[in-house]
Amino acid sequence: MCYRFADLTTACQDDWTAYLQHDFVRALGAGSLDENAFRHYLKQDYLFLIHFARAYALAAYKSRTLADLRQAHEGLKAIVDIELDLHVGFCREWGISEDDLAQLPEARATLAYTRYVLDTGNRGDLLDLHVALAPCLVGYGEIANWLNAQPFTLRGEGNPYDAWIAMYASDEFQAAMNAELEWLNARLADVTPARFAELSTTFRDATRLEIDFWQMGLDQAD
Ligand SMILES: Cc1ncc(C[n+]2csc(CCO)c2C)c(N)n1
Repeated sequence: MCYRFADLTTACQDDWTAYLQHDFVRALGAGSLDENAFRHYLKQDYLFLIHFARAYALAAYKSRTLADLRQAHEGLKAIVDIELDLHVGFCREWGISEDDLAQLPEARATLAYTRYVLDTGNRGDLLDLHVALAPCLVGYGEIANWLNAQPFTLRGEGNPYDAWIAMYASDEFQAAMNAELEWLNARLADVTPARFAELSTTFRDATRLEIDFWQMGLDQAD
């Protein structure tokens, strides 16, 4: 058996679809999302990104080849030097100051998801960690593509969330997503059925934690 990334999504199809097509995502596409729900999401996403950077550092530690070490290093640099700055700027445009960000209490959904990813990487190897990160990396790219194909999606100035869609639909982000898919497909090709079952559980858990993250945004839950 030669597994591929698509086998991971097929193994938890209902959860994967519930994540990609969540009400939060639909409302983003339609431009109808409650602005305070979006602000709450942005704030928690700042904390999420910091832990995500730690996960890249863990990926560096778990790397056994120079190529993997370089890939983790590039990911860590991108998130620390570029994406977090972009996120802080984005938050500022939505009226959230750096002071607000520095003092945020962490919501339970953020805590659960980020620590799950870090624990999975700690317990397992680099593939376990990448699979735990895949719903985040691949999911957001697929969400942007799905939104672009929906008739209810409003693109351009009429949608206050257009910049968010544009970011994940961008060629640059789609290329990063495709590089990750290639990496995963190469590693999944030679795993045993028992190992695949283990990885599917991780993928499903992380996907369900992404669903909880959207729901946390909608409910403005702490
Ligand atoms: C809850 C949550 N899940 C996924 C992403 C998307 N994301 C975060 S870091 C990263 C990779 C580096 O570009 C990607 C795709 C998010 N922002 N928030």
